Amino acid sequence: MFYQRPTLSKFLIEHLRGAPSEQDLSALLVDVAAAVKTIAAVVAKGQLHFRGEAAPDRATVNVHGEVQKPLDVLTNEIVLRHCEWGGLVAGMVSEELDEPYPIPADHRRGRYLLVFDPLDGSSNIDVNVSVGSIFSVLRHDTEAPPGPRDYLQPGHRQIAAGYAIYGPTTMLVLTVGNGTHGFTLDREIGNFILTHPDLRIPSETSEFAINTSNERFWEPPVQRYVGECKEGRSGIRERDFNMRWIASMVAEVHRILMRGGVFMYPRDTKDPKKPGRLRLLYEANPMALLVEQAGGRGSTGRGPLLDVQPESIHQRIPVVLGSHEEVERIERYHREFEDGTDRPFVSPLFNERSLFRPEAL
Ligand SMILES: O=P(O)(O)OC[C@H]1O[C@](O)(COP(=O)(O)O)[C@@H](O)[C@@H]1O
Repeated sequence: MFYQRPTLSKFLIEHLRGAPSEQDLSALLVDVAAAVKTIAAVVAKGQLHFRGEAAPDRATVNVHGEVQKPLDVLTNEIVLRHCEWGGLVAGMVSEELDEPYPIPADHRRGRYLLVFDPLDGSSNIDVNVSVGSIFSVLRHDTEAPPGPRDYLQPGHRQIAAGYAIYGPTTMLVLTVGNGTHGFTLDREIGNFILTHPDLRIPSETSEFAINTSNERFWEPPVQRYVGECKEGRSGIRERDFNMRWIASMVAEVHRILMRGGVFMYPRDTKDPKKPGRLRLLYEANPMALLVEQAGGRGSTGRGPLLDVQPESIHQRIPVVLGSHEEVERIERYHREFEDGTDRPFVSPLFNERSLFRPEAL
């Protein structure tokens, strides 16, 4: 019976019972879940929410120079308002804000830092494709208000991470360090119900996700991996692969958690100063923790994502996530490329081994 399945609150109480120092974490995650329910309602209304006001008239530009849609701004406000009041967080970093958000002086400060992307994949909103919110929780164990440097903690120091996906159903997928668990929003009773306990990613896969329009800018190890997948059963992988690209990282990672696969947003050699598109603190790290807690692997292509020491709050990073053996293979291809022992892959695009070796940059 559905009522025998735990709600999110019951799950958190049970899973954090042995960690008295983290009792506030349950309360914070319940606040995050309340923000997610509000965002789910707003996203589901779409343009109805704006009573016919044309989105482009109200679009602004965020810290990254990207167009902020009204929903980006609104969902950012929703997370801030739900999480600032409870005395649980010491500060917040959002994709939509240039600087960390300080807790207002009339609110108590807590011991956690919340970093989040309130509406990932928001360019998909106009075409009614799944979008999501991503968040990560770090510790802040001092009384002093946090400065930007306090947020620069490697991903393995996250004490909780998760995402919400606003699709045909709204789901919250969460880890507090003991597995990755999926909850489905039951709109009739207003609760998240544990529907996908202990998700496990198959270690091998025959599905990959990458934006192939950037193929000419990928580094050779990525060209080699994808090239070999595309060769199918007549190539060295001896099996056919399938490709998916939704352009919504949350939806992509959700698919991988459900049935395996690899997601890549690799380094782009057209601009060596821009190491990838996705943000380390509030996109790559939480997703890497969720994937690793489900038995997968999160990598930059060259090593574990969760070991990267962040240098700035909005830092970008190359991302390779998913089935363990496939991610390890991609890391091996990077090593072999760097020590010159890689198998030449002749790209049908260029009909030569590669245009991009680091020394050419
Ligand atoms: O448009 P591209 O290059 O395919 O990029 C898609 C990627 O950008 C993202 O949408 C992130 O971009 P936003 O931060 O603008 O939402 C990811 O969710 C997705 O994987």
